[in-house]
Amino acid sequence: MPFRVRLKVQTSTASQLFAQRNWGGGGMAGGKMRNRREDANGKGGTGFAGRKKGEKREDHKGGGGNTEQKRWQSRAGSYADAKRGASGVDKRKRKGDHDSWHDGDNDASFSKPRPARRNPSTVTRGKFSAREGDRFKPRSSEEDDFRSMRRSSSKASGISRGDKGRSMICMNSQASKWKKFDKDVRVNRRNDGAANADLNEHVAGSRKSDDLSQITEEKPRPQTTRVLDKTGKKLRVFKKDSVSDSEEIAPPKKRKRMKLDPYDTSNKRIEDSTPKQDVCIAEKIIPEKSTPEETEMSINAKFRDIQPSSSILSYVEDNLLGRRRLIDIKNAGYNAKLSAPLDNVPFSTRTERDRIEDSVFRNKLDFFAAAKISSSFPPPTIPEIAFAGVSNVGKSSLLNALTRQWGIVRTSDKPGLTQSINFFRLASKLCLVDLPGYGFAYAKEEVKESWQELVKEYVSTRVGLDRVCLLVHTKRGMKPLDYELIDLMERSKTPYQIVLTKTDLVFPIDVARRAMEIQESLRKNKSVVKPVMMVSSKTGAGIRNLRGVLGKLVRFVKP
Ligand SMILES: Nc1nc2c(ncn2[C@@H]2O[C@H](COP(=O)(O)OP(=O)(O)OP(=O)(O)O)[C@@H](O)[C@H]2O)c(=O)[nH]1
Ligand SMILES: [Mg+2]
Repeated sequence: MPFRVRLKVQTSTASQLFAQRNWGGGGMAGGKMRNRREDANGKGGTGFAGRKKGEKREDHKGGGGNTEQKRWQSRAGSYADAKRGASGVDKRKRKGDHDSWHDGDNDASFSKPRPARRNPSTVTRGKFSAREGDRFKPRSSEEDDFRSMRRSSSKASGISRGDKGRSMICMNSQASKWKKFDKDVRVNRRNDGAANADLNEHVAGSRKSDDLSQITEEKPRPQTTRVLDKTGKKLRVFKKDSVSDSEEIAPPKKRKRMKLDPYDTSNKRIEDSTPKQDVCIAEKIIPEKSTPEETEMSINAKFRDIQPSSSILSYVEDNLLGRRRLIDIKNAGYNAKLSAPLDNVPFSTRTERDRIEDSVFRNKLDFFAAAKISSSFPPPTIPEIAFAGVSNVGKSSLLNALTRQWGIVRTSDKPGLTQSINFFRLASKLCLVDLPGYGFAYAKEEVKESWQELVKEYVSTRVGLDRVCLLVHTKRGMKPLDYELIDLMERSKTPYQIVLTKTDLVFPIDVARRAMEIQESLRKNKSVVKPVMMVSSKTGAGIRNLRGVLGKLVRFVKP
């Protein structure tokens, strides 16, 4: 890309120079010139109006410039040739070009002979007459343009901040561009000595004002390209070339990178958990802000490090908990067409527990009370099992799944649907209580606070509350508000049991890990009922086991 830009600039600049000065052939292509040269073999030059100047220059050179002009012939003199030959040259020299940005005066990097010089199609050494040299005078003057441009840039402020109003950035980048080209020229000229330098000074001096006008006219396109290129990849260039350049160019904005934690199973971006501070603008990144990321990563890494016990692992496998393929469910003998297929018994295994379970949970679920204040609670006549947890964790859905009566309890994917304590009766044997969720919900703050206070009051003061099923999202784990409620229940000695929900959203191993993690974290708690239950209201996995556990409460009900 840089090569293309440069080549284009050179070509267009040279064309414009030719056109402006009415040199013979006007905007004649270099290839054309070269053909003429080769054909005429010294007779040419008729097409160039600037011949007199060329002769004058020849005088300065004193014949020593022949070789140099031949070089120009193979390089700047022939644009078609340059396009064809220099493509190889520049590709091979690209590294050198980059180096040249750092070491402006070091010709060592250009010590290798350029392929263009070795090009057999160019005129051989020693056969180049002074007259031929005249024909290529425009190239030499163009070279001088480059030189004068470079001097202009090195003198810098006078021009870049001059009356013409050119910005220094553009000027310098343009000048640097020419500098590259000029450097190539100087490689060829290295051995030609002071005579060439004098000549160049002379010609450049005579055309300096023209060059400046050229610069102004040529400004827009190449300069913009160069600046963009440099900001993207070559920022180092500015360090040495000019301080003011780097000052004026805005620092490159880094792209916002999406960082994935390799240990995270939730497919969640690390940035999601942190506020907008993480936008990766270089100077905005400060150590403090990377801390939450690291914490997040370490949490996930810790989670991956959990080794579930073999009993939990086998429980997860036996109950087909976790994300399962439909074919696995079918192969296990379940009818995948039914809702909550894993809640169906694939073959007849009626045990005593099953019978108790049926007698309670297969009854009709009846809604009989709703309370928004504690005084509205119905009198505790039958054992109660309450379902608590953060909003949207699946409390209402679990009630439906347990009773296999879809639609009795309203559910929604929008957190905050249940806003009152709802009481349901199962055949006058058991009362199931659907509690409002806590945490984020689509409701006014004061409303949320009021129902959360109500939940706290219910779990800590309700008489006849046999168990609180504290539902925890398997993917997200326990939240601080969960621990708050646990503390409260510990203090009030309310028995509670953890139920992992939505297990179908994570891999079986992660279901086991989550269960293990929670079991470990609550090891010292006294009111917790073991084990941690795992369910999916969607697939029905673990629902029968939960029925069995909760059904035990019914057994001890006195008639
Ligand atoms: N994949 C999956 N989605 C579930 C499961 N259980 C519930 N959901 C979905 O989760 C969403 C919330 O379910 P709800 O039962 O309304 O949750 P809630 O805890 O009662 O919510 P609030 O009443 O707002 O506190 C619904 O869209 C359900 O379809 C489950 O086991 N697996
Ligand atoms: Mg609900």
